[in-house]
Amino acid sequence: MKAAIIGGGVIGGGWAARFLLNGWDVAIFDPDPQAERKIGEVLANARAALPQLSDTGLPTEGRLSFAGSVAEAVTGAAYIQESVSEQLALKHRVFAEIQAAAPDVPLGSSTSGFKPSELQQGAVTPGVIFVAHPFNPVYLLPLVEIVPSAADAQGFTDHVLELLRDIGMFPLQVRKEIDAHIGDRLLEALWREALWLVKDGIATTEEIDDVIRMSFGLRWAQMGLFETYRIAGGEAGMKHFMEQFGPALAWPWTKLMDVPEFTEELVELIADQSDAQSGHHTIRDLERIRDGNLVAFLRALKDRDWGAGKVFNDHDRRLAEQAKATKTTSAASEATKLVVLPSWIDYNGHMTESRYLFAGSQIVDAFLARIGAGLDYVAAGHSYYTAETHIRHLGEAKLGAHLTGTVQVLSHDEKRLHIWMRLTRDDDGTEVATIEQMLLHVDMAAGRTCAADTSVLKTLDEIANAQSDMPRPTAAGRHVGQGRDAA
Ligand SMILES: NC(=O)C1=CN([C@@H]2O[C@H](COP(=O)(O)OP(=O)(O)OC[C@H]3O[C@@H](n4cnc5c(N)ncnc54)[C@H](O)[C@@H]3O)[C@@H](O)[C@H]2O)C=CC1
Ligand SMILES: C[N+](C)(C)CC(=O)CC(=O)[O-]
Repeated sequence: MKAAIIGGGVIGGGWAARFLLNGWDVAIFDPDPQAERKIGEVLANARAALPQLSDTGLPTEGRLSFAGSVAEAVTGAAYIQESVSEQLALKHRVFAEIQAAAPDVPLGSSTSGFKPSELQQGAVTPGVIFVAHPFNPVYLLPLVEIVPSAADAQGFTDHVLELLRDIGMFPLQVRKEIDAHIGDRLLEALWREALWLVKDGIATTEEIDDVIRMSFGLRWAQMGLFETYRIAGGEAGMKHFMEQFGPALAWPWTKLMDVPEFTEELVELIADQSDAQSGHHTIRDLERIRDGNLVAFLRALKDRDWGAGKVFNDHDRRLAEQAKATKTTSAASEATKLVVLPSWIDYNGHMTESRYLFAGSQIVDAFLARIGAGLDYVAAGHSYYTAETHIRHLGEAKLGAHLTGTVQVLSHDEKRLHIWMRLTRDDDGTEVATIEQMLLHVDMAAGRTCAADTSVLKTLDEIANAQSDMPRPTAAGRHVGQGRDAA
């Protein structure tokens, strides 16, 4: 499926990464000559972070293309996400261009503040335009606020919600349109107070950040506001909490709706303090630090199947179901598909050696099922046991890599099965390992070898015949320590 991303800045780049890493093809249009470089850098960060949160393996990455026009980007797209700068007139112009080429395709806007009824003004097909407001980094944070206008059909909204869940997001349908939706209303209140605190010389930017990250920021990340305050009410609960702290809202703690004037002096003050606090890092470095911390938090929440962690587990479950649904086709073919998961990675940053053997078992199990010696056969009392294995480690496989395992039958008789497995990387076809194995057919109750069923042997004969013109691997039978030229 194809998604079109119109506007490839901070947010458009994040959307592109989320769709691509979830298997969608993505076409981007952005007139900025630097867009391709910037998106490449965001994508590199996303590729390093998102696969660390998948315990089933993400789908094969989609294809990325840069279009020369809006029309080219949106043609053939099943979903369009607009992420141009936050100016209503610009968004209207862009919607007109999009809908001249793709009038009926769902068109989400990343707008932080505009209402859908404002976005839809003058549109050719207003009903397909809605707010899909994400949070930065879009490829890691699950929330996307979906704000349809009152006129939108719920069936259409349901389709959009489902589509966004499929790329691992947590789409929250906002009940009524409102300026700045829900998340930014809350963030603006905090941002306003923080600006006052800096302007009035009460705190520096760093001190404010310390207050948040050493206290309530940690609470919010896992329980939000109301659940946290319920606990703060003690055994007496939420009512008691409100009675105790409600009156404080009327005390002069906050500047309420007053916004400090953005004078040059205030902007300089904040920019200087921010430079002193974080100027020794590049933006990409800061993004990597942020992503690493987010991945660590999210993994902890995943282990507890809680909050945002549960969204990642739900996504794993969805992907596992989809993989099961497509397995029927792969069982019939000779290839076994594998994805390198976070738990497979060692201190060298690549697939650890024990996982090569594990990959071999997966490939063999699929092969045995294919020749009729799968779990039903085992349940009836017979099985193939591994007698000897020789693994050659030929290439690296990194986190998230998609691998294909194939089997070549070297020889077989009634009791013995000698096979040669190849493990290759899907991205460039590199052979990462060969696994040579001798298996013996056993009567499990008797604990000794015996002849395999005739139907199994017949299928093995057919496969061996079909493979008869495959050259025997020169490294078959190679022993450890043998010189390279012997392979
Ligand atoms: N930066 C943030 O934290 C968040 C921003 N948003 C929203 O996302 C949208 C984009 O914001 P950012 O990515 O931060 O801005 P940005 O300035 O990083 O990116 C905007 C991009 O739009 C491109 N653009 C301008 N005119 C265009 C046109 N006619 N066609 C295609 N591309 C065009 C620009 O070249 C630029 O690359 C805004 O609506 C903003 O409110 C939403 C959530 C968070
Ligand atoms: C600053 N902002 C209003 C653009 C922020 C957002 O819209 C959401 C976010 O990622 O914080």
